[in-house]
Amino acid sequence: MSKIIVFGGSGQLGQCLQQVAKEKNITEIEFLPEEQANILNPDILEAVFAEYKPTYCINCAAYTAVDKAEDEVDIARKVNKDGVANLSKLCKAYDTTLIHISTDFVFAGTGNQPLVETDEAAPISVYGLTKLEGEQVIPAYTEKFFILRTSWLYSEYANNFVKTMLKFGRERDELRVIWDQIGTPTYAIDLAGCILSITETRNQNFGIYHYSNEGVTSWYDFAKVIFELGKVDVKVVPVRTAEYVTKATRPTYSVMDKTKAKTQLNVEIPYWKDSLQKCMSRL
Ligand SMILES: NC(=O)C1=CN([C@@H]2O[C@H](COP(=O)(O)OP(=O)(O)OC[C@H]3O[C@@H](n4cnc5c(N)ncnc54)[C@H](OP(=O)(O)O)[C@@H]3O)[C@@H](O)[C@H]2O)C=CC1
Ligand SMILES: Cc1cn([C@H]2C[C@H](O)[C@@H](COP(=O)(O)OP(=O)(O)O[C@H]3O[C@@H](C)C(=O)[C@@H](O)[C@H]3O)O2)c(=O)[nH]c1=O
Repeated sequence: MSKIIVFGGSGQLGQCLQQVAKEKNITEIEFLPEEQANILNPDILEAVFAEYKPTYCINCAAYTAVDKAEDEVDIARKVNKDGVANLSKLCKAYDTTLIHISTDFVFAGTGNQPLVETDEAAPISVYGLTKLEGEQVIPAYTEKFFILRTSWLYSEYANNFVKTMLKFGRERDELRVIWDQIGTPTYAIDLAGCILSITETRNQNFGIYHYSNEGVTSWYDFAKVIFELGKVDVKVVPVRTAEYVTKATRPTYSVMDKTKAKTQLNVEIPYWKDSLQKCMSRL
């Protein structure tokens, strides 16, 4: 049986992986929280790899505070680039396959056609830039890797847009939500299923993949459906990006084409509203 280690094991995706591993009865898997395995500490990482000699290393650890990253470039880069380099070196040394998670925010988002894996990445935020640097450092050290770029992750765990909307929707009379940023939400449970199917099938089609749910929406439409399904009665005002000021700039259009994942990883991808319904029924 494959031995799997998961870094960032207590974050949103880490917790989803715990749930899906349990459902699939995958037991040879270790979830390592930051306190136990900081990816910036090479000595601890070496000890972890020496102990488990893993077949797979799943990296869910990341600096994900998009706005805060604009003021904390050094720490964002350390975690999203240097930490990934540390893991990549050890994956090579222990013949471990690395499954790393990246983001739609590596793209500028100025186009209007679904993005494929070979499209030019040109980040417009510190978070996006440091995540791209993390992607680029992997092949410098190891060949056996999967990089899964995903977008707009949500789940019943940790902090995410769905939970923020439900909280604000219950507390406030009115919310302003951006309607001119277009993308696709992803239920982190679905992504966790995709990741574990790579390990279960021992897929060897290494490389970069796009993985989100199916379909296309805006943050505004996403919010409207969240309130509809959650039966929350709140006024939602559609606003343009220019009217909702944030520290970091986000892509205007970051819909990803998932043809490669569907054909090379053999995964079936649920429609975003179906997955949202599933998540909401569990919240
Ligand atoms: N959330 C989203 O909308 C999206 C996320 N992604 C990517 O998906 C992946 C998973 O994201 P998600 O689970 O949502 O993010 P979370 O922020 O929920 O989880 C990230 C985890 O990484 C941990 N971490 C931070 N620094 C370190 C470190 N130095 N060593 C070890 N662990 C560390 C955090 O711990 P602590 O909380 O204690 O700091 C946290 O538990 C990330 O790579 C992210 O970039 C991609 C697209 C969308
Ligand atoms: C809370 C809120 C957000 N927004 C907008 C701001 C932003 O453009 C969008 C989402 O805001 P959030 O801050 O929740 O999410 P954000 O941190 O921008 O989400 C991103 O996280 C990183 C980690 C990723 O990799 C991306 O794929 C993406 O999911 O919604 C509103 O318009 N109204 C609101 O009340």
